[in-house]
Amino acid sequence: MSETENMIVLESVEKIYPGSTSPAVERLDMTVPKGEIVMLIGPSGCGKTTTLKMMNRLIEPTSGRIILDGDDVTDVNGDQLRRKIGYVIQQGGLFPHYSIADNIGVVPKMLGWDKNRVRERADELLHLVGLEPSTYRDRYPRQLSGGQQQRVGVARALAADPPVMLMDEPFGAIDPITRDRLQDEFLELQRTVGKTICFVTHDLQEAVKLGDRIAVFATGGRLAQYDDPDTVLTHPADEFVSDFVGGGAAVRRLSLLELSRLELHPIETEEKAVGNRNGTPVAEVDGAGRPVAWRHLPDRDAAGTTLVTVPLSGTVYDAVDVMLDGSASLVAVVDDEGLPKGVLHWNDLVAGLKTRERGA
Ligand SMILES: Nc1ncnc2c1ncn2[C@@H]1O[C@H](COP(=O)(O)OP(=O)(O)OP(=O)(O)O)[C@@H](O)[C@H]1O
Repeated sequence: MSETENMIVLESVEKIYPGSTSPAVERLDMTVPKGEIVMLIGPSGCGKTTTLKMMNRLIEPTSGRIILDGDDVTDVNGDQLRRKIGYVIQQGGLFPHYSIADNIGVVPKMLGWDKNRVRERADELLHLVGLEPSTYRDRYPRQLSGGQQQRVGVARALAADPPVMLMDEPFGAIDPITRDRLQDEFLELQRTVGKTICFVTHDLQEAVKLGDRIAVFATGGRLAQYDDPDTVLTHPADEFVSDFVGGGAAVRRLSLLELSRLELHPIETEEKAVGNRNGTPVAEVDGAGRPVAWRHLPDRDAAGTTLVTVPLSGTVYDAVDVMLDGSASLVAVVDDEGLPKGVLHWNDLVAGLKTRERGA
């Protein structure tokens, strides 16, 4: 592997389909850093799939250059290129007459791996995506649920351990509950495999949940904005993105913002708080140091205020949920051991949430 930081670079890539006068994708410049998940989103027909398929040259660009891990792959053999790039479509796009193991083994076989190695790899991957190999390896796709087929699709794309995965609405045809679970599993899997992933979706919530970055395409194949999810929601680049993101963006942002990224207000525990009962809330703690009740609140009756807690690993949305549920106007934020790290007030939501740098 070369030492570039970017896995995929598109340079002025354009696609004009035969017989069409206007581009499906218009002079696109886009860089995908290694190990990141980039979500491609936008209204129907704006060129998301065309862009994705140009990355593995299932669709040939009309002009422009495609750089993969530092190498210009615009003109290399497309079949060979695609062996280095995993590809997942709705419900996995499995071959119906191949067993699950044979579906997963397609690319390894093409690469000339021996039978045993292909079989071992299929079992290893089934295990990785949460399907028991002895139960599933000899089944056929129709004998699996949509969610299971989807997992096999991901396993197949990972078979030859490609550095890049392209995913075209992989969870599109799946019910919302299974979809949510598959998204969580997908993020967990990505923590293990660390691939560079481009992922087409119609669902803004999905883009925000999964993406390190979001590419918002506008009608006519124009890249309207390419930013991290928080920036897309809070600072839409233009009117198109603003309309696309739509109402409710401020609320959606709450489910994005991790409490660990906020400047929280200080909290004291009762032993430490002697003589300091002015501006800082003081909590009574149990034997392990975990807050159990309010002892002193600067601006209200501590005894009449329920102490509710939320983990630091949660989001502002979780904190709001806990406050509403407990009819509390503030929440104690606690770490993995339940020890207090700070306080978030209801008023902070209105006054503006102050964030700090990641890891600071
Ligand atoms: N093979 C083709 N020949 C001609 N035009 C095409 C072809 N494939 C796509 N197009 C056109 O190119 C444009 C972009 O299509 P594309 O499938 O990339 O959009 P998309 O954003 O993925 O859409 P959707 O969200 O509906 O899947 C559309 O106007 C489409 O009609």
